[in-house]
Amino acid sequence: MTADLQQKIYVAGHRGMVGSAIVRHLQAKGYKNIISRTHAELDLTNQAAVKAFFEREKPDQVYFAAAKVGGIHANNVYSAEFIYQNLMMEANVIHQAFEADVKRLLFLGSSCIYPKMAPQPMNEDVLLTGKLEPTNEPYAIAKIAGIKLCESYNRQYGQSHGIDYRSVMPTNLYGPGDNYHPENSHVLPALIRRFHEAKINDASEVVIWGSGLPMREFLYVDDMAAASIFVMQLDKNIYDQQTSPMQSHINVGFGEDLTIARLAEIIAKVVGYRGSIGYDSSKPDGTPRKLMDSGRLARLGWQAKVGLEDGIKLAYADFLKNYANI
Ligand SMILES: NC(=O)C1=CN([C@@H]2O[C@H](COP(=O)(O)OP(=O)(O)OC[C@H]3O[C@@H](n4cnc5c(N)ncnc54)[C@H](OP(=O)(O)O)[C@@H]3O)[C@@H](O)[C@H]2O)C=CC1
Ligand SMILES: C[C@H]1O[C@H](OP(=O)(O)OP(=O)(O)OC[C@H]2O[C@@H](n3cnc4c(=O)[nH]c(N)nc43)[C@H](O)[C@@H]2O)[C@@H](O)[C@@H](O)C1=O
Repeated sequence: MTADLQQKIYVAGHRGMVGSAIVRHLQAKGYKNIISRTHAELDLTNQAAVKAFFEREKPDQVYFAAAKVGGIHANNVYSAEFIYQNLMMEANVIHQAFEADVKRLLFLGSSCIYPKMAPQPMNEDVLLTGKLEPTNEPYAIAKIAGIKLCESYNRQYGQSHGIDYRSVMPTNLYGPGDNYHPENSHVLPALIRRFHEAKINDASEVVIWGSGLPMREFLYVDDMAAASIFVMQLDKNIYDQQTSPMQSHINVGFGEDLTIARLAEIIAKVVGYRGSIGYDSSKPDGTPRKLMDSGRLARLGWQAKVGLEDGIKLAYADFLKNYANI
């Protein structure tokens, strides 16, 4: 697709970690007509409000980075909110985008769509081949519905209306603008905060949830934003060569994973915490491993740039600047 810098682009979730990075990257590329609404201005679970917004604004493209998001604890405890809000946002945004003749939409899913015991690394084909991880099954079901909404609109209306709605599945993300809530955040920001507070308070031990044995893959948010724009702008013929109408999503990973115990050691080093690390086995481990096979994206010509330790240094600098006093 040629880069028409006047295209009207709606970034849903522009104040979130990923949405704000997508806006930064689009602006750096020279896009002039980016539109956004805060959650307070437009509740995406509200069908009438979303309909009115799309009818009025008629964007050319949508980056769909709004969602109810959280770590293992939040997903487990607020399961109704995670399934209801995500399903509603997806149905409203994707359908109303179609009604408003939006030609291009990029939906952000998650690696948790894949079965808990999927063979590693997980390629796109393992979707719907086994049981999901219980701690995030409701969120995963909603994310699978988002992929299937995009595919179904493409299948029924792609040719007649010239629409092309794509999906990317990010691995665990981190970076500037992350959520540092002590319970509801993901592991990487949670540990940045916990190790920082332990350092400040001279604590002798930091306790990590679970066994420390689960493995996770982490991608820096600017890489995710770059990958999102890359996939959105891919020529349709090239995209279609790597995907199929009922299996159209693309994994976005870093390519390597590590144990939570090793992650904790790296964060402790970056933060400068020198005490010991303990484990709370009463907390859930979740999926034992979820390394993405990002070969499809690599074949299309994209790969991550920011290494884990460098990325954690950047995230910690952002934490010190913007959140250290929360
Ligand atoms: N962070 C991660 O590790 C991963 C994220 N993803 C996916 O990437 C995408 C972006 O995630 P991330 O940036 O981390 O999430 P954030 O929580 O940082 O941002 C989500 C954004 O969505 C907005 N939002 C939530 N509910 C509504 C609503 N009802 N109406 C309007 N806006 C709403 C939020 O606004 P407000 O805060 O005001 O509610 C916020 O701006 C999501 O689809 C997520 O599922 C996938 C894999 C991993
Ligand atoms: C992105 C992804 O995020 C979630 O899945 P998750 O990968 O399990 O996410 P997490 O980052 O919360 O945990 C990763 C691992 O780390 C361990 N862990 C240790 N100590 C802390 C800690 O202090 N906080 C948290 N949150 N986890 C901790 C924790 O016990 C687990 O073993 C989903 O809900 C899912 O919906 C999703 O898409």
